[in-house]
Amino acid sequence: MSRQTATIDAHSAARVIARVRDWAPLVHCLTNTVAQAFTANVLVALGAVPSMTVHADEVGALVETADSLLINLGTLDPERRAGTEAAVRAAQATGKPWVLDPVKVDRVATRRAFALALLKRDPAIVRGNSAEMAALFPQIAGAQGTVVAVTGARDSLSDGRRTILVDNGDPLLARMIATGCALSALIATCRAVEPDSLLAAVAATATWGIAAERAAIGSPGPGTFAVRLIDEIGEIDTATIERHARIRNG
Ligand SMILES: Nc1ncnc2c1ncn2[C@@H]1O[C@H](COP(=O)(O)OP(=O)(O)O)[C@@H](O)[C@H]1O
Ligand SMILES: Cc1ncsc1CCOP(=O)(O)O
Ligand SMILES: [Mg+2]
Repeated sequence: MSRQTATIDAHSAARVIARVRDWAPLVHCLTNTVAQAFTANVLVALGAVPSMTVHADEVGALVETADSLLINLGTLDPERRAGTEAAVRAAQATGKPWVLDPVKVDRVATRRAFALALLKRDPAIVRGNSAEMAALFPQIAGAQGTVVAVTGARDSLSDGRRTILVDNGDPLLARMIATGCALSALIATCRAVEPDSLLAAVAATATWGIAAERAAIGSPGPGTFAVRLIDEIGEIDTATIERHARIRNG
């Protein structure tokens, strides 16, 4: 069970991002082939140190020396399945927090079964869009200590006791690929420096949404937006987060 702070607001979210910049956490991302490079660039821009290896022979050592782990089920090939087993085993053995992104489990029955089995291994946070999270609902509802983050035009996050709504973002986020994958990696990054899983997830979600709002200004389309989004993540500071985060109790 994660430690819980009293307040989740723009100020506490901004403090989490400040800590990421100060600590430069090591975040291992076992993610899909589509999202890998974009995800790594977003994490570096914020100040984290990503590693992206998927092979089962190496991933355990990387997780053991990392501060947190992301498991993303997009492009779930045999190598990634084996890598996931090794990575989650290493995270559990060394007490490292890990985050699950159940990409497209609503579309592939075998992937859904794999995700349901992973949910029994105590992820700190699971984040997905509404269709993905609905496909996992029976198990998520009973998962003790796992924060559930459902994203879309509005984002809803809960630890079963507290529910938080985040209203930042821009529709351009839905017009390019891997914005959800990168957000899940940012959540893993924030969880590396913040033991309250709900606060970590809220801080990452609000920061991503604010960066998107700023990147969208003057962007002619999703291509320019994608590049500007990385720039905005690189520049975002605590004052900006405190001023622009729209975080409220649900
Ligand atoms: N219509 C929208 N308006 C604003 N933000 C959005 C919209 N749709 C998605 N987002 C944002 O895009 C990011 C990815 O969310 P989502 O599309 O739910 O995930 P995925 O890419 O995994 O399907 C989140 O930060 C979410 O808040
Ligand atoms: C298109 C696609 N296919 C397998 S993984 C992937 C990327 C999904 O990215 P996101 O869920 O962030 O849109
Ligand atoms: Mg996704």
